[in-house]
Amino acid sequence: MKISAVRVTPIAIKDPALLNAAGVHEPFGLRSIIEVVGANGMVGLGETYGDAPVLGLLTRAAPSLVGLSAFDVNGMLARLKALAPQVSTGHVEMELAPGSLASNLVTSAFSAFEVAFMDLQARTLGIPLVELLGGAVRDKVSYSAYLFYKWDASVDPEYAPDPYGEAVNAAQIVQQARKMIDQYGFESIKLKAGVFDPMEEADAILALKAAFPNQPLRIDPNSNWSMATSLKVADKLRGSLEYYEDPTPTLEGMAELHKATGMPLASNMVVTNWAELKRSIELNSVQILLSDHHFWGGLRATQALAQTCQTFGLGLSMHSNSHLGISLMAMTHLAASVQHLSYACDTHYPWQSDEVLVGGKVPIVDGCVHLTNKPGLGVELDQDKLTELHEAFKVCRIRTRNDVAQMQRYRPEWKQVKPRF
Ligand SMILES: O=C([O-])C(=O)C[C@H](O)[C@@H](O)C(=O)[O-]
Ligand SMILES: [Mg+2]
Repeated sequence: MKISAVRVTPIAIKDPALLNAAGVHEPFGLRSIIEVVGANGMVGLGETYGDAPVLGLLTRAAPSLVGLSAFDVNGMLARLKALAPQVSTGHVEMELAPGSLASNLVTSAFSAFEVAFMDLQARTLGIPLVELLGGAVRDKVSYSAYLFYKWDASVDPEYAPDPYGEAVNAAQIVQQARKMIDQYGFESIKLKAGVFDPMEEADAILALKAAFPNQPLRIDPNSNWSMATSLKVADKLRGSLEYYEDPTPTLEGMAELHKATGMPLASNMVVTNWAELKRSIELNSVQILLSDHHFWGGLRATQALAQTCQTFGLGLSMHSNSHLGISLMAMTHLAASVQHLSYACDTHYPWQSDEVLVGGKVPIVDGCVHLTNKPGLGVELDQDKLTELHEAFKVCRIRTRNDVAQMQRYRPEWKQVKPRF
């Protein structure tokens, strides 16, 4: 079944003033929406980063994929590899997390097209995408409440008002958790840290523990803490965390911290590719890998990653960046197919008020996204919404995510320092 057209549409989605180690989220996040049209008239969907380097390759690649079989993902990879040198050396300085860079443009582009190809394959066969991944081992996937320190939208008219308001202290973080859990039923909680004094952030975890004694907790300062600070926080939070995510930079630093504390360390920053995974296993740096199909090479590569984690006795969970429902459903089909998934996955989805899907946002019930029997990813693109969000992209000043520059608008002296505390 041949591909007759491939469309890549960049969109800008509203994002609140969420704080992190680098600075603050810009008022818009960028995503690329991919439509792969089959000769049978069916359309496979994909979603990934909309930052200039990825968008550049996706846009150049799109016409070259026409005529391929929708089942020929190896052919698709070959065509991407052939194109990459025209765009750059194939490498890209694109921030995945504050201070963590995606290093392979082709892998990111492949990941996005693979989802759309597989969505089209599954729609053509009339089966849910998860069946192409070996079938579902669970019918729903758990996500965690992803809490952020944040400013209220009133900080700058560029931000759209959001229902959560300000969160700059422990009491407001607990309030944010309560609101998010009341609405979505999340059963575990992650706090994005690396923003304020680390001891205050540790106190916020203790406040969450008191308020939600049955919910497992995680803290993630995006490698913004020195070894000494990471050790101090570990002492304070011993027994309160299900895992300690990216406290300190480098594979060597994480290995030293694990050796000193025995605490399970998770990462989406020091292990972002296979070479880093190999080194992490040698050093015992990371005990829980936070996978992400957007930069690990797609759905099947992430299944292979899960198998590798199982083989080497590593836990597995899932990382996210700001995203919409196509990505959420790709994450859900993937996670549903992986036996070795030990934790609730991360998602930024509650922070996003925009959506490109018919019927609006994908429901999260009791902290879970449910699979359905619908073919493919089980969601349809709303063309009017796509046009609207593409118009927002056209007038948006942002072309590549830069949380540091956004913070400098409010604090001109701000610099990215690693680690800051
Ligand atoms: O777990 C993580 O490191 C992330 O979710 C990375 C993101 O970039 C997050 O820090 C953010 O959106 O500010
Ligand atoms: Mg992280």
